[in-house]
Order: sequence, then C-alpha cells, then structure tokens
Amino acid sequence: MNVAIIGAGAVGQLTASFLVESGISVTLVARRQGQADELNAKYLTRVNVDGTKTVQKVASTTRIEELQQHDLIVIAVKYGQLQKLYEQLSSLPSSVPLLFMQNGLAHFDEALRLPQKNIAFCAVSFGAQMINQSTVRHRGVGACKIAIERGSSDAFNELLQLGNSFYPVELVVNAEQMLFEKAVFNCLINPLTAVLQVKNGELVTNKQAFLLMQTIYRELTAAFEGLEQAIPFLGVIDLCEKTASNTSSMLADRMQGRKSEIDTIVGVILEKALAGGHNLPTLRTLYHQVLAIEESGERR
Ligand SMILES: NC(=O)C1=CN([C@@H]2O[C@H](COP(=O)(O)OP(=O)(O)OC[C@H]3O[C@@H](n4cnc5c(N)ncnc54)[C@H](OP(=O)(O)O)[C@@H]3O)[C@@H](O)[C@H]2O)C=CC1
Ligand SMILES: CC(C)(CO)C(=O)C(=O)O
Repeated sequence: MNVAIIGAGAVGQLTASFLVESGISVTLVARRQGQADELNAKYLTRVNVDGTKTVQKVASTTRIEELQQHDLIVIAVKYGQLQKLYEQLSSLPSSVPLLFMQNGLAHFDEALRLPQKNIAFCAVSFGAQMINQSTVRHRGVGACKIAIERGSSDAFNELLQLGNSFYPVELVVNAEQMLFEKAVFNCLINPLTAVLQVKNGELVTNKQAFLLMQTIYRELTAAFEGLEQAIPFLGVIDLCEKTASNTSSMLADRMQGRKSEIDTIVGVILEKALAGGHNLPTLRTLYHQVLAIEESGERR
C-alpha cells in the first residue's frame, strides 16, 4: 500500500513513522522544499514514549500533483492550512481516498465538498511534538479513531488493521459525533494550556488549573445533553495524564507565534451551545484570551 501524508509536522511525522513500521510505503509531503530535502537526505526519527529512538527511511516531496497513484492520502495539516489545499486536492482523481486528521469541526462540511468518492475523518488522542524537521517525539499513546463518512471502508482497511499497541486504530461509526466529542476534549485542554503556558499534565496537578477545567466541564455538560455520559470527567483527566508531557497543539501554535485552531475547536462549540441558549462564560473568556494573545502578536 502506498500512502501519502500531506503535512510533515508532529501528527504527520508520527503517523508516517508508525505506518512505515508496519510495512506501508509512505511519502511525506512537506510544504517547504528545505524540509523535503532534509527528510530525503536524513532518516525520520521517532522518539518513543520510553525515550528510545526508531529511525526509518521515508520519501518526501512538496509536489501534491504527483500523488495521483497513491492508495490513500492522509491530510495532517492544521485547519487554517487546509484552505490552500482544497483546490489541489480537488484536482486529484476522484478515486483517491482521503483521510482528514484535524482537530475541530469546521473542516467537516468543507472536506465533503471535495469530489473524492471515499472520505474519512480521524480523531487522535495521542500526543506528538515536533523536535526538528525530521524528528518527532511521541508524547503519549492514544487512539487514532477513524470514521468513514463517504464511500467504503476498504480503502482504510490496512490502517484499521495496523495492530500496533503504540498506535491503536479504531473504526467509529459517526464521524460528526466523533469530531464533536474530540472537540469537547480539546475545549477542556487546549485553550487552558495555551493561556497558562503549561503542558497537558499540569491541568491535573495544578489545583487552580484543575478547578478551571472542572468549571468548563460543568458548563459544557450543562449545555449538551448526554455529554456527561459520553465523556466522563475521569476520561478528561485520563487524557491529560496520558499526554502529560505534551505541548498541546494550541500551546505549540502560541510558542511559534502562529494562528491557532481556536475557532474550529472552541468557536464552533460556543456557537452550538449558544444555539441552545447556553453562553459558557468561562470557556468564552478563554476563547477571547487566546484571540487577544494572537492579536497582540507577542512573538512578532
Ligand atoms: N500535535 C498533537 O499532539 C496533536 C495534534 N492534533 C491535530 O492534528 C492536526 C495537525 O497538527 P500538528 O501536526 O500538531 O501541526 P504541525 O504544525 O506540527 O504540522 C502541520 C504541518 O503541515 C505543514 N503544511 C501546512 N500546509 C501545507 C501544505 N500545503 N502542504 C504540505 N504541508 C503543509 C506544515 O508545514 P510548515 O511547517 O512548513 O508550515 C507543518 O509541518 C491539527 O489539527 C491538530 O490540532 C491532534 C491531536 C494531537
Ligand atoms: C490529544 C491532545 C490534547 C494532545 O495534546 C490534542 O488533541 C492536541 O494537542 O491538540
């Protein structure tokens, strides 16, 4: 099987590394030629959760138009980077299956406007941190859930049968519900880690941060019926603990001075809650804090 992964960042590199380990041929598509050259010249290194290293050869390119013959294209860029990609993806053959790996909800309808016959979405709860252009650190084992929204599961079978306990893959029935539940986890973790500039584990060990997370959980469960059953608070604590040493993707954005995914994650959840008459004041305050930090351009 030939898989192309667009986005040689934290999630793209980690996923590439586990697929290669299972004998799948992977092409990592980078945005910058310099990174593609480095990946081609060097090896891709994964620093495992126990600190050991797994080193593999992975091909890299910047040329999306060359991906016509691939059996699967995984899209592992940030939400804000998808807009530029849609046009290129739409010119690929409609037979090429696509798998979207973004957090948040805004890409769901957008991706389904593409002409491809097989489209699936992914919600991942592992931690991944880019160390440099060809090294990724696995910062916590967690599931990679896949839900097929259009077409058949055949194209995704090899991924679903990966059988690696460090990169567990699960098939989920309802893509939108899966993305919603993952966005709820991210509402509880990402903005707090970004504003407080702490790793995920500190949301449990720091009493004040924990209190804030509990308050947001109460707001969310009051707004969405059945959420407390679908996502018990213990599950949130568990995710923080499993990814304790991870820099959340939103904190990583703040540290790099990049625009975050606050709107596709928190913005969409706030809108849904408001439609049901719930304002979620604590989460809303964090939302504006993240936007204010971005507006101030603190690293510029
Ligand atoms: N990191 C984590 O622990 C987790 C992340 N996620 C989610 O996964 C998604 C990806 O996040 P993450 O991997 O952390 O993000 P990164 O910023 O680490 O990686 C994104 C990569 O995409 C590249 N890219 C952007 N545009 C293009 C393009 N047109 N062609 C090719 N490559 C492109 C970027 O290149 P460049 O650097 O040149 O801009 C960058 O290397 C996000 O939605 C995030 O929320 C989910 C769970 C955990
Ligand atoms: C799973 C988690 C919380 C890992 O940090 C994540 O989704 C993110 O950082 O965006």
